[in-house]
Amino acid sequence: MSDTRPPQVLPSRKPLQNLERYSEADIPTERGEMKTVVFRDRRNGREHVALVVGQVAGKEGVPVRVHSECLTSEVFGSLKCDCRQQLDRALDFVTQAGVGVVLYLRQEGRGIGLGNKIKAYALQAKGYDTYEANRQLGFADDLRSYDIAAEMLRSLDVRSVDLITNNPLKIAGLVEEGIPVRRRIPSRTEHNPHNVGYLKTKRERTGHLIELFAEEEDSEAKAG
Ligand SMILES: Nc1nc2c(ncn2[C@@H]2O[C@H](COP(=O)(O)OP(=O)(O)OP(=O)(O)O)[C@@H](O)[C@H]2O)c(=O)[nH]1
Ligand SMILES: [Zn+2]
Repeated sequence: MSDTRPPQVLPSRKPLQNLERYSEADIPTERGEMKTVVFRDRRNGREHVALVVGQVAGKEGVPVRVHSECLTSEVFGSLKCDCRQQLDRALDFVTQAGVGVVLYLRQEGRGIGLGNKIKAYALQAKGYDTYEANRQLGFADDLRSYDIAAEMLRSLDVRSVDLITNNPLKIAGLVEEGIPVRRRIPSRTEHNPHNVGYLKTKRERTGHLIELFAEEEDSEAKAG
C-alpha cells in the first residue's frame, strides 16, 4: 500500500521575486531523510534545489552550503576539481548536525554551462589555467550570482547562516543579497595530481581559503 499522505510543507513566509517554490517532498537518502524543495526560475525555467535537514525556519546560524552544479565530478567522478567532495562533506555536515541546508544551484561551470566548461577544459589541456580559459572563451572568471540563493534562503525563513565555503566572494555575494553570514565553516577536501593546479589557482587568484598544501609548502621550503 502506498502512503497517500501529502508531504509536510515547510513554511514560506517571504514573497518570491524570480523564483516559484514549485514542489517539495521528504526523500530518504544514504545519510538520512532530507526535505527536497524545488524552486523554478521564472525567467529561464531552471530548477534549483534546497535540501533541508531539521528545523531551519526562524533560526540563526543555520549551517548552509551554497553549491554550484558540477556534472563532471558529481556524476562522472572527474578528478579535475573538488566539487563532489565539497558536496559530500556538506551533506555529511548538515546530516550529522541534524540541521542545515544544502542549496544545489544549476550554475554549471561557474555559470558558463557544461558545454563551455568542457571547451575550457580543452584549453586547460593546452596550458591555460581555469580563469584564463574562461577569458579565452569570452567569459568573465565567474558568472554566478547569489540572488537565487538568497531568495531560496528567505523562502525557507533562514535568518542567518554559517556558510560552508572556502570562497570569500561567495560570502560577500550572499551578504550583498541581504543574507547575514554569521561565520564561515571551512570546506576541507583532498587534492590529487589532477586538481592541485586548479586549487592553487583558486587560492592565488581569487583568494580561496584553501588549507591543503602544508606538505607541499614544507617540501618547497626544504628545496629552497
Ligand atoms: N568554468 C569553469 N568552471 C569550473 C571549472 N572547474 C570547476 N568549475 C565549476 O566551478 C563551480 C565550483 O566553483 P568553485 O570556484 O570551485 O568553488 P566555489 O563553489 O566557488 O567555492 P567553495 O564554496 O569554496 O566550494 C562548479 O559549478 C563547477 O562546475 C573550470 O575549470 N572552469
Ligand atoms: Zn567541479
